[in-house]
Amino acid sequence: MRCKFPPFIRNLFKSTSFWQENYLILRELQYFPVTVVLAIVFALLAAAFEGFGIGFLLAFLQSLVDPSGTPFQTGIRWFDVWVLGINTSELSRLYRISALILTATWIRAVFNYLTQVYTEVVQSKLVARLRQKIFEQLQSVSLKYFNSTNSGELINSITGEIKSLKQAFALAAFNITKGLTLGVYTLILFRISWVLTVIAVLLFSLLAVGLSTLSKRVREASFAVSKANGAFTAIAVELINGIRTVQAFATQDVERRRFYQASDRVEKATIDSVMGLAIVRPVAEGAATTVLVFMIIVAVSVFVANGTLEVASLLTFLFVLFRLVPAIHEINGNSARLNSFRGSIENISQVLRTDDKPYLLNGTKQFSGLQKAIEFVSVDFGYDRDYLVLNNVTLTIKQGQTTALVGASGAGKSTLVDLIPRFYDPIQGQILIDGVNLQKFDINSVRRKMAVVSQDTFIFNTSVRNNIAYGSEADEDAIWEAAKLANALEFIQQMPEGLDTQLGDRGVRLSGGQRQRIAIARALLRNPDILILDEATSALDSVSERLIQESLEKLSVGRTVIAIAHRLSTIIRADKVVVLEQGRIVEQGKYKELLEQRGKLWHYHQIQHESNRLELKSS
Ligand SMILES: Nc1ncnc2c1ncn2[C@@H]1O[C@H](COP(=O)(O)OP(=O)(O)OP(=O)(O)O)[C@@H](O)[C@H]1O
Repeated sequence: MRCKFPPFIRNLFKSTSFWQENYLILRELQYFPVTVVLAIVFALLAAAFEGFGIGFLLAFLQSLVDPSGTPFQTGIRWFDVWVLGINTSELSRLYRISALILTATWIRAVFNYLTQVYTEVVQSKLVARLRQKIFEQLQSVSLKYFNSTNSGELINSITGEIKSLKQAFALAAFNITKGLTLGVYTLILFRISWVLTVIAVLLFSLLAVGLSTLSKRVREASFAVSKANGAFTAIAVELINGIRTVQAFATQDVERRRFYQASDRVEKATIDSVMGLAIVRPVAEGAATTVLVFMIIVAVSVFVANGTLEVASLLTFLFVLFRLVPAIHEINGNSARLNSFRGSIENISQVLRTDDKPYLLNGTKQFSGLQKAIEFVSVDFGYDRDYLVLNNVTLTIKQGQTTALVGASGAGKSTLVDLIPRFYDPIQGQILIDGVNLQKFDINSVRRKMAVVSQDTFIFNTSVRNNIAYGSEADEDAIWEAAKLANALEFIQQMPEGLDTQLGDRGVRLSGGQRQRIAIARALLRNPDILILDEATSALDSVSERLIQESLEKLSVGRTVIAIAHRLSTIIRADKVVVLEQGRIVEQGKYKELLEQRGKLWHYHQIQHESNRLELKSS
C-alpha cells in the first residue's frame, strides 16, 4: 500500500501560491513520501555538516591567531572536554580541530552524495508518475477532447515537455539544497556579526528583487518556446503521417515552407529565451561581487577598526561570505533557468487539468450480453452544440438481427454508430440497452462485447499474431482458426515469417483488403455480441470483395450486426435497412419493402444500378 503525507502537511502546502501553480505536478510527490523525506533529510544533514565544518574553521582560526586565548568551546561539556580537548595543549587542540574539520567535510560529502542520489530518484519517480498520469488522462478523457487537440502537441507534451520538466525539477531540487546551505551560512554570519549580516541580507534581498524583473522576461519567453515546440512537433507528425499524400501531390515545397517556418519559430523563441537568460547571470554576478566588496570595506574599516570584530571572526565571516556569494549566483542562475522551463510546467499542468476537459461519466452496471435490443430514443447529437449531426433519431436495433445504415456521405452513419460504444454521448434523448440507459453501464463491459470491422482498423506496429490477438488472450490454434475463417490464411502463410511477420507502422505492409481481413480475424477472436461493420468505401477487386463478404457472413452468424453499407448489394438480406439523410432517419424497413415504396432507398438503388451498368458497359 502507498502511504501519503499526513493531511496537515498537505493543507500547509496547498495554501502557498507556489503550490497552487504547481499543484498538479507536485501532488504526485505524495506517492513516494519516504524518498522525498529522505532526500530532504539528507540535504538538511549536508547543510548542518557544512555549518559544523565552518564552525570548526572559526575555532581553528582563533587557535591560530590567538593560541594562548580562551580555547574554543561549544558549551556541550563532554564534547568540549573529550573531543575538543579544552584541557589539553594548544597543539593538541589544533590537531583535534583539524580532524573535526576533515570529519565534518567528509560526512558532508557523503550526505551531499546521498542528497543527489535521492533527488535523482525523486525526479525519475515523479517523471514516471507524470507520464502514467498523462496516459490515464488521455484514456479517461472523452474522444471530443481529441477532436479539438492536436496529436503532435500531445506528443510534444509527453516527450519534450516532460523532459524539460525533469530538468526543471533538478534545478528546483538543487536550489532547495543550496538554499538550506545558504540558511546555515546566514546563521553562522549572524552569530559572528548580526549587524553585518543584516546589511548583507538587505543588500542581497534588494539584488534578488531586481533580478526577479529580469527573470519575468525569461519566464514569458519560455511560454513562447513551449508553444513553438508544440506547433513544430504537430507539423512534423503530420508530415510523417501524410508523407504519401505530400509526395503524391508533389507538395514538398509547401510542406518544406511550413516545416522550415515552424522550425524557425522554435529557433527564434529559443534564442529570445536564451538571450533573456544570458543577461541574468552576469548581472547577478556583477551585483553580488559589488555587494561583497562593499561588505569587506565596511567590515574592515568600521567593525575591525573599532574592535567589535576579532580578526579570526572577520576571516571566518569573509570565508563564509566568499562561499555564500557563488551559492547565491548559482541559485539566481538556476532560478532564471527554472523560469525558462515555466512554459513546460504550464504545458504539463494544462494536459493534467481535469476542470476544462470533457469526461465520460462511467456507470457501474455490468453488461453481460444483449438480450432484446439497442434503442435510440429521440437522440440528438452534434460535435458542436450549435450544429446537430444527428437529429431526433429513434431506432430499434434488435438482438440477433442485422441492421443496415444507408445514406449519403456525411449523413451521420458513423456518428450514429459511435454513440453505441459511447465514444460520444447524445446531447438530447437516450440510448437504451435492453431498456436500461447505456450510461448506467460500465462502458468497458459494453465495449468488450463489441467489435468493429472497418478498413480503417488500426494496425499496430507489431506481428500479425499480436494484431489478430489484440485484446484477447487467444492461443496459437485459435489465431490460426480465426485467420482461416477471415480468409486471411493464404496471405499470412505467404508472408516471410507467417504470424510473426511485423506489419510496420499503422500496417503499411498490408493492402486495404488484407487489413480488413486482419480486422475480421481480430473481431472473430473477440467473439462479440454486437458487431459493427463499416464497409470499405474504397474499391476492392472482386476476388477480395468476395472473400471479405464471405468471411463477414461467417462472422455475423448469431450476432447483432449494425452495418454501414455503401454498396447496397451487401445489405439485401438485412433484417432492417435505415436510411439517414442529414442526420435524420428518413426511411426504415425491409430492403424489399422500401424499394417498393419507391422512396430514398429506391433512389440510391437506381443510382447504383445505373453506375454498375455503366461500369459493365465500359469494361
Ligand atoms: N470528429 C468530428 N468532429 C466534428 N465533426 C465531425 C466529426 N466526425 C464527423 N463530423 C461531421 O459529422 C457529420 C457526419 O459525419 P459521419 O462521419 O457520421 O457521416 P457518414 O454518414 O458516416 O459519412 P461517410 O459515409 O462519408 O463515412 C459530417 O458533417 C462530418 O463533417
